[in-house]
Amino acid sequence: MPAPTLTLPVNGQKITIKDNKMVVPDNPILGYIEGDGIGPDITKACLRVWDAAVEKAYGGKRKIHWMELFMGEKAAQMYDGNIFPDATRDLLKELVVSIKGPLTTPVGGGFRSLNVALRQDLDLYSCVRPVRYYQGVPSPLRHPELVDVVIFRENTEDVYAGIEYQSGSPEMRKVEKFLKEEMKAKFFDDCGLGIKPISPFGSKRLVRKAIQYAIDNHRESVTLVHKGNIMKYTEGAFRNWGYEVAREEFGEYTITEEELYSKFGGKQPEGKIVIKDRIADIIFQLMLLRPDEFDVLATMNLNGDYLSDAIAAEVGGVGIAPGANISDHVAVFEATHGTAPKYANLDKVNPGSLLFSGVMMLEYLGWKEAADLISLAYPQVIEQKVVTYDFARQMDGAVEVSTSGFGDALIAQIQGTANFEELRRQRRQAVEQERKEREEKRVADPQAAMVASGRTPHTVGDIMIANLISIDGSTVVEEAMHLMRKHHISSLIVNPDADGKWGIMTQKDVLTKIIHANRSPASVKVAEVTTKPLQMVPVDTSLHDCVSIMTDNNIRRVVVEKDGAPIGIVSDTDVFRTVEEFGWIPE
Ligand SMILES: NC(=O)C1=CN([C@@H]2O[C@H](COP(=O)(O)OP(=O)(O)OC[C@H]3O[C@@H](n4cnc5c(N)ncnc54)[C@H](OP(=O)(O)O)[C@@H]3O)[C@@H](O)[C@H]2O)C=CC1
Ligand SMILES: O=C(O)CCC(=O)C(=O)O
Ligand SMILES: [Mg+2]
Repeated sequence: MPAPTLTLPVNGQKITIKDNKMVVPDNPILGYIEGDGIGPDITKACLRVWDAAVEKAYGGKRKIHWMELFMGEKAAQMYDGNIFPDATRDLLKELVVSIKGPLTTPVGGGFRSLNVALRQDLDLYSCVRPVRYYQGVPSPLRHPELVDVVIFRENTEDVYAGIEYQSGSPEMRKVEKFLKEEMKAKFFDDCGLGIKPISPFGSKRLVRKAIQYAIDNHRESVTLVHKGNIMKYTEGAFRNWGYEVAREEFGEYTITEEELYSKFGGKQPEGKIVIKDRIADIIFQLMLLRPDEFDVLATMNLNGDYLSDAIAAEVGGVGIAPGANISDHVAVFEATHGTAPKYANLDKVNPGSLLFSGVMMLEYLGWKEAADLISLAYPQVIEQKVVTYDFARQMDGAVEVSTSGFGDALIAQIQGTANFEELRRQRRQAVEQERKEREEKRVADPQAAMVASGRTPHTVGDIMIANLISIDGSTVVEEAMHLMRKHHISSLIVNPDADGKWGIMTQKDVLTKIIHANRSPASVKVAEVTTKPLQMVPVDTSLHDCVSIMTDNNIRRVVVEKDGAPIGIVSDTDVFRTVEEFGWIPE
């Protein structure tokens, strides 16, 4: 069969790149690939929904001009067995933005993954997979609404690079000989061998994209996920390069998690993103038990693949797990799930994953109004319990509909949406409120936050209470006592005197120097009963050294300083509690 001639839709215009920015016309030509298995069913339903949202949002002023491209089984039929024709590859680049259905990959042999080939050929180096909860979707979690993360998965290297040698093959024998004889590596005979390349270039550009996303979207943190304790020079290096990018390229916008506690007492400074890291196995537990601790996750290829399906399961499953493969500009959006072959052509599965991949695509175009229309209409349909089979089997009283039936219900909801701006406002407000509550918890009890985050405290900065209250020495003691009672604290920091010396006035000072001395607190100035100079310890003082200072000076609390100014307080009770909770590792 001769290869088909593909023609661009006549009324559409191509997206262009100018000064390193995408220029999106009101009538862009976007590519779509139906894909294999369930691909055609979900694609048909989603195209109608996206078009309806664009029409409702812009009243005809904007319109997508779709162009079908071919990969996988459909391409093989049209291009004489070629499953990834050059014409498709070229057009995906030329059109800049496209969306695709899933493509089949045989297991244990046969051709290599087309999905991986596409990502590598077009250098779509970041796989972006947001996972958030929509009200009404069935979930195995008690609080699925706490899940709101965006996974940035490196998309071009790691064990997906395809550098693999089959057991017994001549290539494998060559590599085996090199590793055993020259590198003195020890492993069983006849191993299949795979190479895991992780480069500074690949790691850094992925983390750079994740941090930039966090900045642009006002997210709170970026967590580097790695198994660097075991694979030190690949996964451990990914972590180190990640911190390096944050420090060297985004120093103005980022702080580390260590600094969040040691310098800022858990209070996230305005406009700063926290960079942290977690080992890959524990992140699976943490994402189940404390998902609200995480925001943007930067991962290598394999960890991100596993993690994206696992987290999707927390908010309804892979039926609602969108994604995108993005280079600097060229982007191919796609669902996280595969071809689910047993459901092919049954008009049965959930179109949610591809649908929300399209929502991401609309956002990528800058068509936020159309994107929000879908995101806001979706939970309203789910609330009516109108769902596909996968949600229906987890819900009581569900009205099970087909793929296309769900598309119809969503379109009706979009077309009927009247209070759109109010819904957007409510969503923004809810996100802001959650953020505030998290911060209040961190500041009030940094130790609890530490436990929750899976970190172990080592320094006074890690456990200090950061909201110090200070007072002038010229204030009368009576007033100071009211202040202490009001804030439930047993000491006040006394502002520097004429010699620049800070002091502290404690409950014990009041008891011994005022009450025991039979003086009236109303007629004595704070300066008269202040202990000076204030015993301050630097923020990075170890807990061991802190206790030595307390013991040597016979004091029960120390004030923590940074750059000569007090920033927090640590009492012997805080140290006791820390050791009781975390145990003690002798220095
Ligand atoms: N990017 C891509 O194109 C991807 C392609 N693949 C390829 O897809 C093929 C099949 O892979 P497989 O491991 O079975 O994974 P799939 O994701 O295709 O399917 C696994 C199961 O997930 C559920 N599921 C998947 N999609 C939906 C949906 N839209 N709505 C509701 N439920 C859904 C179904 O669960 P249940 O049976 O419980 O109903 C299905 O049986 C393989 O060839 C694989 O390589 C896999 C992942 C990504
Ligand atoms: O390429 C494939 O067949 C599977 C890819 C995959 O699982 C993914 O990208 O999440
Ligand atoms: Mg996968």
